Amino acid sequence: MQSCDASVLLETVKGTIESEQKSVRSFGMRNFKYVRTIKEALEKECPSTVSCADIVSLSARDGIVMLGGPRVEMKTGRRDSQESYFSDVEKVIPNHNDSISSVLSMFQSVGIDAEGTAALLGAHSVGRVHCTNLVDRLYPTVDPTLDEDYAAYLKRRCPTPNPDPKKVEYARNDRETPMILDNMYYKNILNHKGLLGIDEQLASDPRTAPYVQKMADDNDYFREQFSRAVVLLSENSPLTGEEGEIRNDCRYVNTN
Ligand code: HEM
Ligand SMILES: [Ca+2]
Repeated sequence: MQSCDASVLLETVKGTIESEQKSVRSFGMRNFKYVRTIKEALEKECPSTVSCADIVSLSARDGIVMLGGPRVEMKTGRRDSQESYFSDVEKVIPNHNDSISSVLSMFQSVGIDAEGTAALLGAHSVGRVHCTNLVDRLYPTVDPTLDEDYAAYLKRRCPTPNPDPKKVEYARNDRETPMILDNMYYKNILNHKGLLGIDEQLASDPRTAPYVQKMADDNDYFREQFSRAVVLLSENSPLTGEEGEIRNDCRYVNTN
């Protein structure tokens, strides 16, 4: 299966590339302009050497540190795809209302076990979810697994059942420490204050609940497991050696 190869950065080119960014699963991804800034600086310093896939991976590494998460040691040397995999995105990227079973098997297929999957979802300790991804837990009736006060808060954030996906209407993943990548997520979901169905299921499913409890109790254990799983994710079947290419511009495959 294709993986960390920067295919998501490719823009639509009539007849050859249908951008993965146009998939509904890419909803919420933004600020690709920073990849461009980084790539331009690298090309000036050291042309045709650092792949867009390595830029994405190392940006994730540095983003984790900037949010107070662990420092994850990552390899480099990934190369860039020469195609987009638009139709695979919906097959392999979990949807907001997928079941825990399907999410566990998707991660299993790239070598990440239940413990690693539980740790990766701790990323929902930062950031936000747009109302369009939340309303099916609030309307027409409130998901009974949601904490009552929390549901009332979410309804205030998302007052209508049919929000305009383009509107900036959202709720924070973690109201306690919204900008810190910590184990607060696990404390929240144990209190039934997870935003997505998958967050609630992670806390209640017997295959993942023991890890959730342990991560809620022990931030160091969470950080160790999160690091381990991010490495697995970042090393999942990359293009190496002569495979793929080093793109000149992350938005387009090379023309020569
Ligand atoms: C396992 C299944 C997962 C599902 C179904 C899922 C789903 C979602 C959804 C629907 C959003 C909200 C997007 C929006 O409305 O703007 C979101 C946000 C987010 N997810 Fe996940 N996610 C999953 C796993 C992960 C993993 C493994 C990571 C990272 C290791 C991650 C990191 C994030 C972050 C950081 C945000 C906040 C983004 C922002 O603030 O714009 N998620 N996720
Ligand atoms: Ca947090």
